Amino acid sequence: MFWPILLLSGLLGYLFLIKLPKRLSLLNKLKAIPGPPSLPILGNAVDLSVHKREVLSVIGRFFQEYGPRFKMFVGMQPYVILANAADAEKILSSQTQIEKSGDYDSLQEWLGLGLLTSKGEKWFQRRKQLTPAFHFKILEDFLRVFNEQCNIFTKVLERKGKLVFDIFPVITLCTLDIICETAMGKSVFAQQKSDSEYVKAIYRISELVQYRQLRPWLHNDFMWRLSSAGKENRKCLKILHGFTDMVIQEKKMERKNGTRKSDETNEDNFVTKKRQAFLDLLLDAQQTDTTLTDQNVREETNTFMFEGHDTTSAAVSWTTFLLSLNPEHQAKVQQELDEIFAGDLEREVTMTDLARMKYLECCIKESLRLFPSAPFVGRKLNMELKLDDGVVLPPGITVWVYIFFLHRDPKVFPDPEKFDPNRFSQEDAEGRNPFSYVPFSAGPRNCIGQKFAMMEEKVLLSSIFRRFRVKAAERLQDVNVLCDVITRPEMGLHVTMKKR
Ligand code: HEM
Repeated sequence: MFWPILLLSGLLGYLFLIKLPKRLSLLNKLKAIPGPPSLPILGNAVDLSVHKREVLSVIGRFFQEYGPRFKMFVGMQPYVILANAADAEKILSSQTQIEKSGDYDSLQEWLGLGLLTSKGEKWFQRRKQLTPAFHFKILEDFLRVFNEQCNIFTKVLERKGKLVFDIFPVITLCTLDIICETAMGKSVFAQQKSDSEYVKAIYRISELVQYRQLRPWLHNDFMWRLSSAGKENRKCLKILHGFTDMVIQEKKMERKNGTRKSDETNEDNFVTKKRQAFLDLLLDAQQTDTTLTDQNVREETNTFMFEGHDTTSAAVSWTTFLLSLNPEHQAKVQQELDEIFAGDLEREVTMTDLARMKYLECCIKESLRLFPSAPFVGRKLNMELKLDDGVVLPPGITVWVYIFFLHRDPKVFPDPEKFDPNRFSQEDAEGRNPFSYVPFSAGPRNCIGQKFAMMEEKVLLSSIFRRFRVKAAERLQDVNVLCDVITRPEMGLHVTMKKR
């Protein structure tokens, strides 16, 4: 009995003598910012302990009641949530406020401190090192992978016949195949055998990350380790890290033995340049930079695996669904594609074709406005931040730029719920504050993969709409949207496809 009492008194002492005064002091500093009333220790946990499909409407209600900047507490941690361009610019363009918030901690077991989660000098050096990996020439090389995987993808779609099906998982398997090839140079054949151990582990770990994020009592490492979800997470990590390590070792061995092929021969016996995966570029960098350890290479490879497939799959799925609900815009996309490909269904997509897909690009942008793959980005303030109207945000608080709501500001996007790709025509977009539309975030920590993503989306979407007329099998108002790690539909997005 002695130990539990001691532990409980220690915990209460910590809460009342250290945490509570700190919370009161921050509350005082945040008094200029409105927000829902909160309880002393639980904060707004009661408001937020709703089913995950309700979280978005709770946050939306707070924005309606308190305006585009409000405060709330998650337990003892103060949050300021923003959905206006001026505040978004202040935080995102800052060269100093670049530390990610605690919300990203649950990704660290998988991604370590890679580009997405790291901070300070480590992040700065790595960003400099990885930026050339997204050079135009390298992306051009990846076009072959996009086309190859799309060929398999369209066969999968053809096999659906007249069936109503959920497009989300089908698209995810394709983007998973693409990212495995481009990040690691390894085929996992996810589209052909979605029951592979690696594919299943990737799916499951994304769910477990969200599961932990929504349960504050599992944020503590000790509690997480004890939980059954934590144990399952460890099993997934073993598979995922084991796979990446194996690929790294294989590649290193090829280099050591001089068996690394720099060229490959295609079916017509032409020698073509072997494409480099991101991993090859990292291993190249390792030869000159001795601080880049195998552990670092693994972190970055896993970061690309995570950031580079779920985000694009959500974007392609939402765009397909929104076009299936809006036949007039779908017809315009198809007209554009017919002009580019002159009705040829087999020809592969080239860089020139991509540049000509202007209307499709407007549709992708409008879909990312309504359903940005990353619903919010979070920062932990490491120093004071003064906003344009003189309000000062103190260090130690968490700030979320809630992209989902920022993109629905009726002053910037009139009739915000309407799908209207013309908002992104050159004339309509001119003069708009660039921070009112940030699906790839903005400033120093923006998405390093945005050009890659746009190319991939265009290749996938053009391969769908060149060949099929897509019809929605459900209404948008019946789709529950979940804003957790990515913006996803709770029960999928159902459509039918008919050959054109
Ligand atoms: C539609 C597709 C995508 C969207 C909407 C998207 C969006 C974003 C956003 C909003 C961020 C900032 C995250 C934050 O601050 O919390 C980000 C960061 C990042 N993204 Fe993307 N992303 C996409 C595709 C990709 C792809 C294809 C890759 C890699 C191949 C990638 C790699 C990264 C990395 C490494 C970061 C961290 C950058 C840093 O902190 O320096 N993303 N992305």
